Amino acid sequence: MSRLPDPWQTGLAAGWQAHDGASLRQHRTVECDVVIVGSGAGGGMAAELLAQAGLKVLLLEEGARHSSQDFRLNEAEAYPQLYQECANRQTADKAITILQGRSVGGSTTVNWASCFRTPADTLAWWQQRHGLQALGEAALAPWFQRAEQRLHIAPWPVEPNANNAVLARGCAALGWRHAPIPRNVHGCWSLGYCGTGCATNAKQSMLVTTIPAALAAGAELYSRMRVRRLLLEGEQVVGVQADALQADGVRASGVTLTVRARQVVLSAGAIGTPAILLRSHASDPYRQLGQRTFLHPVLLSGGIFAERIEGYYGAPQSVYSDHFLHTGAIDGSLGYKLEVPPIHPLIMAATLPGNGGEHQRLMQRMPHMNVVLALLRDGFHPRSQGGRVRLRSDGSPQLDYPLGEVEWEAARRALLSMAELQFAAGARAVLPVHEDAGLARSWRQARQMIANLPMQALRTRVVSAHVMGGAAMSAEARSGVVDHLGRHWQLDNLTVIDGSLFPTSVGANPQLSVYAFALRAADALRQRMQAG
Ligand SMILES: Cc1cc2nc3c(=O)[nH]c(=O)nc-3n(C[C@H](O)[C@H](O)[C@H](O)COP(=O)(O)OP(=O)(O)OC[C@H]3O[C@@H](n4cnc5c(N)ncnc54)[C@H](O)[C@@H]3O)c2cc1C
Repeated sequence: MSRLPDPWQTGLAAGWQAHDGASLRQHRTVECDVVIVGSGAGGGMAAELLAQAGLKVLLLEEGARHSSQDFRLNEAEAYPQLYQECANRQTADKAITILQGRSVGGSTTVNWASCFRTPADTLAWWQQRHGLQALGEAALAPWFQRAEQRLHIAPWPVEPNANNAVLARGCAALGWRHAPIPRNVHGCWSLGYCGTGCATNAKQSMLVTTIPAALAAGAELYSRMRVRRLLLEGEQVVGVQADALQADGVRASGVTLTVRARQVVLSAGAIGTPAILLRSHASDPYRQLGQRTFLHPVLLSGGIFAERIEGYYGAPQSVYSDHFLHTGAIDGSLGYKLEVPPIHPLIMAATLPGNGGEHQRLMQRMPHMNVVLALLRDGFHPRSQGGRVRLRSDGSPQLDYPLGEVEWEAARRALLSMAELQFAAGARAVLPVHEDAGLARSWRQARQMIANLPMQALRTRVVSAHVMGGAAMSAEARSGVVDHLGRHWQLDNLTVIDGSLFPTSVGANPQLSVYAFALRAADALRQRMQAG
């Protein structure tokens, strides 16, 4: 156990109202002004703003409450404790592995601290193609500023680790644009284990910022409390019904919590929020719910270097390149953003291709391995429609995301760019993360190999940590689920405040977009409630 101060210990001792669903023994009914479902980027921001406005706020979170004293830089503990489906959530065809958080703080507890405002051309697209006129750059700037100040978002002043330095070196050698990544950290030790929960409380996740502030302002939190459905009286939402979970954090205990509230905020994340609406049989006359769920599908490329890279240490992401992000504007194809991921043994073992001795030899080279990733900018092409959230027979959500020609074409270009970059940065060999790929010893060899790789589901490895859409904002009821302030088009008293709002992918790591849109929507809700 860490000996560093844990703000949760102090807060709980001071009387924060934080209940564990697993210890609830009897059905309970409670009342509040606002119930917020989900405690990630959207829910955390909304909770602080609304609680500090004097409203009685209740925050319900499916995952358990873990804090810095529990975070031991250990993948085997962190994935079951802090991630949806033990970090093994997958699309229906199992072709895309999806990382999403599932604990107090949601995905912000485990994310890698990269922060970008919503790109200007994404906002312009939403204005022009989706009619969302209110979402101009100037109108949103104050909300971004407010989020940046609250979460200490600033350019990272430290030299990149060797993994990020490869990206900077390769871009510089090829004349590709690149820049440092701003991060939401305060006193970061550069341990490199953001994905297992920040042991030093430096990452400004919701776990150590807005949720403590909301509790200090009188909000109440229930963890291990899974919301099953909305309580509806006609088209009025009057609360939610939740199932307390057992100590395993998965199975319902049989005890329920009924919350009656003046307003309900859904912040259960893309996939989670559409699932609650689907389970509630919420009005969806234009069949928009769960549709157009985007992932920034990610392609990966391994580079073997003579020197040690040790991508498990240091700020995981500190350099990016948008050199290929905007190809869509030029030729209609999907663009991609280049970054690197942190490299930890469990996740690498599950991601690298091959098996047996071949896989073992690759893993032995991990200290010398750099990994580059390309995030495809999905949703900006008529044939890039994203995926659809459905319910399994037990009511749990599943995302069906078929990868088509337009994604595969971009995937091949991305694998080529990454291999070219790695060789330009001095790689001895490059391995496109694909079941049929081998180690290429030169850029020429890599180019030939990648040109011939079959671009197919389950052969090309595709992952994602950015889930967006599924309850999209729209200018009119027939083309979305909510308006530009997150208000549900058909149901009264219901606001969506999370990543499921976005009508396309963001085209940049989404957390700062979620924060800014959450502040904007929560503030509008506050004004409506205070006006009576
Ligand atoms: C490993 C990883 C790394 C990432 N790195 C970055 C990064 O560096 N930069 C960046 O910008 N973005 C990053 N992201 C993405 C970013 O964290 C998310 O886009 C953002 O947190 C989404 O906010 P949200 O509010 O939509 O959902 P989340 O933050 O995921 O929160 C949703 C919460 O709702 C809870 N929930 C779901 N269903 C229910 C239910 N039925 N009842 C009660 N609670 C429920 C979930 O358990 C979860 O805690 C990363 C994500 C991951 C997983």
